[in-house]
Amino acid sequence: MGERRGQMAEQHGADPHSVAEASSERRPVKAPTGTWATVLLPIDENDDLRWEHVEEQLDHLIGAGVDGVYTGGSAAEFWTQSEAEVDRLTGFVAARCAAAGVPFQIGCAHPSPQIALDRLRRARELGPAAVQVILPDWFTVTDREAIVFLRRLADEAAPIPLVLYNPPHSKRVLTPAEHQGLCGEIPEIIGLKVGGGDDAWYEAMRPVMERVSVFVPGHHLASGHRRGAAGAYSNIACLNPRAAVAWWDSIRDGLPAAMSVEARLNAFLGEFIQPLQGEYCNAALDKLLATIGGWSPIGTRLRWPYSGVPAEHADALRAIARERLPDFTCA
Ligand SMILES: N[C@@H](CC=O)C(=O)O
Repeated sequence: MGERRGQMAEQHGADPHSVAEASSERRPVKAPTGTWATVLLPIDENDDLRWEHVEEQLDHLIGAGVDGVYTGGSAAEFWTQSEAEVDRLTGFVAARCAAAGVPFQIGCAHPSPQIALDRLRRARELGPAAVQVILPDWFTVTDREAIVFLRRLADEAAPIPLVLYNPPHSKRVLTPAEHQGLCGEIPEIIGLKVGGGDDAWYEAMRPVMERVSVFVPGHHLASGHRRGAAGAYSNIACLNPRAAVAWWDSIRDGLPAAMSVEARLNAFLGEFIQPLQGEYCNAALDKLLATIGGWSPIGTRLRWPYSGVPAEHADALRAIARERLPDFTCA
């Protein structure tokens, strides 16, 4: 496995320099950009979905002017959703977004490739801008298996393109060369949703970014966009969708203030949110951000067996955020 992993770029002739030169005009016209917002799962004490709060949340996201809305990310606890819930949620999001003219993507992620394929077949019928998929997540897939998997998904989704979601906690985290190889093999991939990295990572990702939209975490959007990232599936939109949109406008307009907003966001996250990472998963922290932002009654609960941050802790952090991030908190 060690030998087969990491060879995708060489195997498939993806020399970084030749791809960079050849691909500059290949980024698809409809490739996503900007600030995209997840639909979070508001749940009650029995772990049942509060549909009225989903509706309210979606109205708020659409009203905030986000560049797009998506379902089925980690923050949406995709692995906990029953197939009936997936269908009701995605049908609802598709109908509302289509009526409002807001692009939407549907997350078909699931650790089981069979369930993911089934979700993708149903998602296709809803006409999303793209479907988001992860690599199978129990046994690590080889390069060949990743291609076999994505080839089938691309064929079944056609003409809907794919976004590959490869966060740092994936079973297999792809290197820039591996992303390049996969995107070369599966041209239906129009976007990547990844954890980002340092200057060397952005440099290595350059040929990939010329070819597809690379989305990085929301709190790195200003510095990421400077180095070629196209947007974010944004945790900052969890905190406050309207403020995240305004921030993206300033990033896109190249305003120097955008970088100081990023510094303020990261100072707050570094001091108060990231230290919680040992105890809570990222989905819990995204729900915490939404509760701090206070723009919709989503709540901090996560579905069994994961822990959400206690509501009192969110209240305490909201008071701090009002001082440190007044532009990202509601009165
Ligand atoms: N990783 C997140 C991004 C939003 O916070 C997701 O679940 O999509």
